[in-house]
Parts: sequence; structure tokens; C-alpha cells
Amino acid sequence: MLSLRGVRKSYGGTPALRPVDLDLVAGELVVLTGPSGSGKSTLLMIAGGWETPDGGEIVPRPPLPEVPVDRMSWRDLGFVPQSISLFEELTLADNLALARGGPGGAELLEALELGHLAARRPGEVSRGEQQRAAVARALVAAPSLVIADEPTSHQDHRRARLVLDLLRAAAVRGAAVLIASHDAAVVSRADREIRLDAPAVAPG
Ligand SMILES: Nc1ncnc2c1ncn2[C@@H]1O[C@H](COP(=O)(O)OP(=O)(O)OP(=O)(O)O)[C@@H](O)[C@H]1O
Repeated sequence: MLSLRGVRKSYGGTPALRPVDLDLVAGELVVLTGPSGSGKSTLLMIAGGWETPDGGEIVPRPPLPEVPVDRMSWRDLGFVPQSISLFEELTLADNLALARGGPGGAELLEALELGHLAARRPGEVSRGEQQRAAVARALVAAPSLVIADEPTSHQDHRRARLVLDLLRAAAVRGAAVLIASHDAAVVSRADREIRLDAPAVAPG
């Protein structure tokens, strides 16, 4: 689905992500773990096209189109950034409609216990509800690839399970799913774990 080869990133000369190889395949739920600061978010931002690597290659494979990841639509790639990043001026329903390219997604909002909040804007719901709406937005167009950064970090146990059930369902229908998480519940439900070590701090 997507191959990353030797992808790396530094900020101001300080490594944020050591060169990483990663292959994502259809139907598999992969969890990315590692200590705080090891580069999980950096890797996900690069894989999702929200950040540019300093080096390495990102190769999309069918059913993804042969375009750079930052040009993919929500139908190809659903992304849940750590920052959540919903459009503040749109309701939750309209955030989903924008990703889907038309109305829909009511059943996803219901499944995430957000149905009664569909007409509210992100600023009018809790952080956990915003995060679940971001999960719904990532899944609403049934993308081939789903990337989610700590998608249960603001959830209670029960809601975390709802989120995980939907991410697992995406993998069952054939999506490749990559999740960064510290949550043992996420790790226990993954098909594969990829662990990042903290990069050595550059001398001087
Ligand atoms: N925009 C940035 N400018 C400078 N340094 C950054 C920037 N983004 C991340 N870093 C640094 O890069 C390293 C990796 O950060 P990243 O957020 O990818 O780690 P992480 O494994 O996701 O951490 P956490 O588990 O705490 O979310 C950290 O040392 C961080 O301080």
C-alpha cells in the first residue's frame, strides 16, 4: 500500500526521526510505539503528507494513486493528526461532508456517540468529542490508508474501544491502518508493532 524507505527528519540539526523503513499492507493494523520524542508523530506526519522528510522515499502502491501523499484525497488517505485539526467554522457533520465530498457519515457519528452533536462546531464540543469526530472524518470516505496519531488519547475506556473497533473494521474491509499509541489496549489489538527508539541527541 505504502512503502517508506530511509525516511528521516531533523529540526535545526537535531534528529527527530532516524532513518526508518516501513511497509504498510492492505488489511493490517500496525501500531507504532516508542518513548516520548522518538519521532512517532514526525513519522506519521511524513507518511500522511503533512510534513516533508529530509531524505528517503515514500512509495504509494495500488490501490493508492501514484501521486505524492500530500496530494491524496480523503478517499485515499484518512488522517487523524495529534492536533485533531477539524475546521473550526464547520459543524462536525460538515467536516465529514467536506472529507466525503458530500453529505453522509451519520452512522459513523452515531457509532462514536456523536450523533446528537453533529450540528455543533468543534469549539462547542469536548476535546474527546473533537478527537472522535476527527476519527469519523478520517474514515468517512472509506480510504485505502488510515493513519491515526494517538487516536484514543482523549478517550475513556469505553470510547477508546469504539474508536478501536472502527479502526479495526477499516482494516477488515481492506484498509492499511497505522496508529501511533502509548495505549496498551491499542497495542494488544494490533497485528504488528513497530517500535521507534529515541534518536541519539547530536553532540554539541
Ligand atoms: N516542529 C518541530 N520543531 C522542532 N523540533 C520538533 C518539532 N516537531 C518535533 N520536534 C522534536 O522531534 C522529536 C520527535 O518528536 P515527535 O513529536 O515526532 O515524537 P513522538 O514520539 O510523537 O512523541 P510523543 O510520544 O511525546 O507524542 C522530539 O524531540 C521533538 O521535540
